[in-house]
Amino acid sequence: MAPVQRVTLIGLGAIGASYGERLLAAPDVELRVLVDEERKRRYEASGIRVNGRPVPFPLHVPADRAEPADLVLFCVKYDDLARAIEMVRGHVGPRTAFMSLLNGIASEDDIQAAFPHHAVLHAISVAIDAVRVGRDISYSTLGYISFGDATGRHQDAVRAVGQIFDRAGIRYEIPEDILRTVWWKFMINVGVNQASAILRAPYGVFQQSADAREVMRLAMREVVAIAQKRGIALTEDDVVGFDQILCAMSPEGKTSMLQDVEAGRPTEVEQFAGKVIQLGADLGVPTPVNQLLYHAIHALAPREAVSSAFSNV
Ligand SMILES: NC(=O)C1=CN([C@@H]2O[C@H](COP(=O)(O)OP(=O)(O)OC[C@H]3O[C@@H](n4cnc5c(N)ncnc54)[C@H](OP(=O)(O)O)[C@@H]3O)[C@@H](O)[C@H]2O)C=CC1
Ligand SMILES: CC(C)(CO)C(=O)C(=O)O
Repeated sequence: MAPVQRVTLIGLGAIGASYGERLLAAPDVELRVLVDEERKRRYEASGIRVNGRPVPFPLHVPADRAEPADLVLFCVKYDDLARAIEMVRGHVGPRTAFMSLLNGIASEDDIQAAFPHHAVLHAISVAIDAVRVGRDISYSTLGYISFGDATGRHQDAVRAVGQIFDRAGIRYEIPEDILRTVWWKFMINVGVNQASAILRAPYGVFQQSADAREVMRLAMREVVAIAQKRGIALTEDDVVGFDQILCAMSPEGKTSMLQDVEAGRPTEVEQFAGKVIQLGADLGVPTPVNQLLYHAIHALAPREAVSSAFSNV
């Protein structure tokens, strides 16, 4: 794959704007942020700030003519992925590679199904503490992106993306077994995102309270049991080892799921507890902790949604 120059990013939220700002400032990178007409109007009216500074993100709508992207970077929430995939088709050429920074274990398969002949790299972002309030995004650490090619056929794309991250000053690692890494992150999200949502707890609470950490770990252990059944080598050491990352997070920082709950937005619970329950049922692994979290988090949905669901019973 030739050097990555044209990057199309879709999803200018906590994650997308934080990494997008770096890509925009990088030498020899042409960043295009793809939005629909409604978002374009809204973003132009409000502006977008990262750590308090206005950032002039170049906004493109699908109707604009665009040269094919070398890399498409998805940064939306899972519920918006199908629409984002359709919107991005006009930016895809024969050599476009894809990367998704979504949490969960499903987005790469969805992208690959939509673009079966393209390189779809697996990726996770680790230890970033980005928070979004409206169009204000702030972070104290960008952490790092762990990415790789699960097929063994796209090492050239891995190298090209590494080079663009070098130019943008985005820290990254390329682990030997990216699928294990993706499952490790899934384990973390199932634990800390969901526990933080029901406890309404920023990272500081988990740093101080062994009880909060235990709520998180009980949920993580169900992922470990499922992963082991699928031949993915997660262990109790991974559960306990997360403490080291947790300790380095800003005490006021919040998981993306807690941010969603506080902002009254839909959560990604179907991608976390929902997925664990489904996989547990398929593989004969009990998942009582995630069943409880699933219902508790759904009960946190905006009140109108809960009462209308109740009136439909
Ligand atoms: N926040 C965090 O610290 C972390 C988040 N993640 C994961 O990253 C993913 C994104 O999370 P996060 O950044 O927090 O989410 P946000 O809600 O902050 O950002 C997602 C953005 O996508 C935009 N969007 C949705 N649909 C479209 C569309 N069709 N076209 C263009 N833009 C669209 C939304 O726009 P609008 O606001 O205008 O509706 C929103 O701003 C999730 O899977 C999350 O789990 C991973 C690691 C850490
Ligand atoms: C790991 C964590 C909790 C922060 O990077 C995350 O992925 C999220 O907030 O969704």
